[in-house]
Formats: sequence, C-alpha cells, structure tokens
Amino acid sequence: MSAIDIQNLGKSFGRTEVLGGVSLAVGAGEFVAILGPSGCGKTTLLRLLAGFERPDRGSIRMGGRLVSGPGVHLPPEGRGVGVVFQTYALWPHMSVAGNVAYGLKVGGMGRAPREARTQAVLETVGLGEMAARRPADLSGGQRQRVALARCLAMEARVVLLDEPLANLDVHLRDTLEAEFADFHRRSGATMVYVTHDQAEALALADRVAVMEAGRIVQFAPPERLFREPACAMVAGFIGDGRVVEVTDLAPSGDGRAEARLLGAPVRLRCAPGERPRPRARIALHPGDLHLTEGEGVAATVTRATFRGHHLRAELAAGPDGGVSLCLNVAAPARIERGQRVTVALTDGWVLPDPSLPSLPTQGL
Ligand SMILES: Nc1ncnc2c1ncn2[C@@H]1O[C@H](COP(=O)(O)OP(=O)(O)OP(=O)(O)O)[C@@H](O)[C@H]1O
Repeated sequence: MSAIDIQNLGKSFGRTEVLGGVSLAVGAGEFVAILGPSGCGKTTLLRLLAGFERPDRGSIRMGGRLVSGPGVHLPPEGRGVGVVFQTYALWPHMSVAGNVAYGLKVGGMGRAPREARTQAVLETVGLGEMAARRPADLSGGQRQRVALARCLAMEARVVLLDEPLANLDVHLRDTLEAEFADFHRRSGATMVYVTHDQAEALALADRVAVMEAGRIVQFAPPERLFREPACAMVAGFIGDGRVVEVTDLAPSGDGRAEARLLGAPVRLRCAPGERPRPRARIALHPGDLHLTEGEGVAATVTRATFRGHHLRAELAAGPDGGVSLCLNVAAPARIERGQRVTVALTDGWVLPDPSLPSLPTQGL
C-alpha cells in the first residue's frame, strides 16, 4: 500500500488553475522530491497534502485512509504529518526544547515522558546541548534541525518539506543535505521534499516528480530523469541538458537508433518501441560530446567558462549558428571564443514522440 496516494488532484485560485489533475503514488519510507520552476504549483501540492488547502477535485489517501476527497477534509493535525518550512516556523518565545515538546504537550503526553522524548530527539539531531536556547540564538542550520526534531518527536511517518534549504548558504546546504538523507535513513519516514533546485532533488530523492504548469511531466529515479527525459522540459531542466533536432531517425528496435545531426551520422539511445521518423528531438548533456579531429559536427565556440577541472564551452552549430551545443573540455585546455571546432557524440537520448499516447510519467 502506498504511504501517499494522490488521484487526479485539481486546484484553482480564482480563475487560475494551479494544479491540473495531479496523480502520484509515494511508497512507504520513500523520499520523493517535487521539482519544478517557480510558480509550477509545488507548494500548492504540498499544502494540499498537509491539509492547509482543500482540493477542488481529486483525492488524497495516506496509509490507505482518505484524508481529502469529495466531502472529506481532515485538518492538518489529524493527518499525522510533520511539516518543515523554509522559514522553520519555530515559536520565538519558547526554548528549543519547548518548541520540540509543544506538540507532545498538546497531544496530552505527561511531563516526564515528554521531557525524555524531547531530549532524545534533540540528541539525535545533534542539539542535545542547546535545549535551553531560544531559536534566535541558533544558526539557520540549527533551526532547521529543531524543525526536524519536532517531526521526529511527533513520530510523524510522513514528513513534508518545503524548500527547507532555500535560505541557507552553500556550505550549510551541503551539510544539511547530508543530514536530511541521514534523518530519512534513521527515521524510515516517508518524505516529500519540494524544491526548485535540481541538484538537491537528484542528490536526495529516490524518485523525483518533475512539475510544469500544474502537471507532473515525469516521475522517475534521478538517473532515469537524467538519462531518459520524457520531454524537452525535463531534458532542459536536469543536468544542463540541451535539446536539438536530428533527421532520419532509424531505430533498430533494441533501444538504439541511428540518425543525422546537422548531416553528421550519430548513434543514440531511444525507447525500445521507437519508430522511424524523418525528424526527432534529442537530449544531450555536456558529457555526451567531445572534441574530435575526425568526422563530426562543425561549430564555433561562443563562450568558454573556467569550471576548475574543466572548461565549459558553449557552441553554435548549423548553417546560421542556430543549434546550441555545450560540452566540457578537460582543463588545462586552450579553447576560446570564436574558435572553430568539430564535435562528436558519445551518447544522446531520443525524446519520445509527443504525438504517441503514453509518455513515461511513472515507473522506475
Ligand atoms: N492563495 C493563493 N491565491 C492565489 N494564487 C495563489 C495562491 N497560492 C498560490 N497561488 C498561485 O499559484 C501558482 C503556483 O504557486 P505555488 O506556490 O504552488 O508554486 P511553486 O511551484 O511552489 O513556486 P515557488 O517555487 O516560486 O514557491 C502561482 O502562480 C501562485 O501565484
């Protein structure tokens, strides 16, 4: 049974449709990231899950129990979910321990077990020494951990996190990313994590639901999103992918295909059921291209950026320079703007034909 089962969820604010029929099943103990650009509806989906908003249509089940649906709306406190916001939502006038213990107190737990549980979870998140401090006297990362400790104390089996790292500096983000992963492992909780940061989603999640304009366009493990994007939006959003057009697509039926990129022959990966097409679009990552002295695609370097171990080169190819490519060149290297180069492909993924009925939005 799924820990969370969302069916055909729709939500509008006034005349604006924010969620247009979202379906998603999250397994027990799974870590799922909801990833998408600003305004695509991620937070709205999370608020519907938490019970802060009511859907216009569709249903949400948690552990098999209907929590939102026609005529049913369980309030947030009746859902047994923990929520961690970007802003932590801590009570400023209470101590760290008070913040963690508050929910237990409201839930009717006696003083002695409450204090014992609070201290134990603060130890778990490494804040045992800071129980008496006020939130104002903690760093951003420590506040985040108080919010997590509160979820732990409540024994929330489902934890919803809304951009919890968005306000933090890059070092703290790295540390806390590791802490979220650790928290997940130790607690075994089901986690739904909203972010617009693809690196964060790919690093943390078992599966990522990519959203665009109120819809889930692909739900898959990180590697699959990267290697087999379902559409141009996912291809462009994940791993600095580029989408370019090829001609004369000739699949061989085993997940391989040949085609031409600006006239040059290329070998690609594709879905096993892919059919021959005169034109197709493919997704390329910087690691899929390399410079060659042999046969390939002629291009001009439009920009070269130092990235430490490599240089990132932006290229313009095609008769009018309208095909934009991008590759990494191992440093030290001499590559500069205006240079003419030839590139060859080692990999590339044929985007599924959008006119075919079933795009792979689900599955492994
Ligand atoms: N209470 C509301 N009333 C009216 N419009 C709203 C309300 N909440 C959200 N919206 C609108 O719904 C759309 C989706 O918002 P939402 O916060 O879910 O997006 P998001 O993907 O989380 O974006 P971000 O990453 O910027 O937080 C936006 O256009 C937003 O302005």
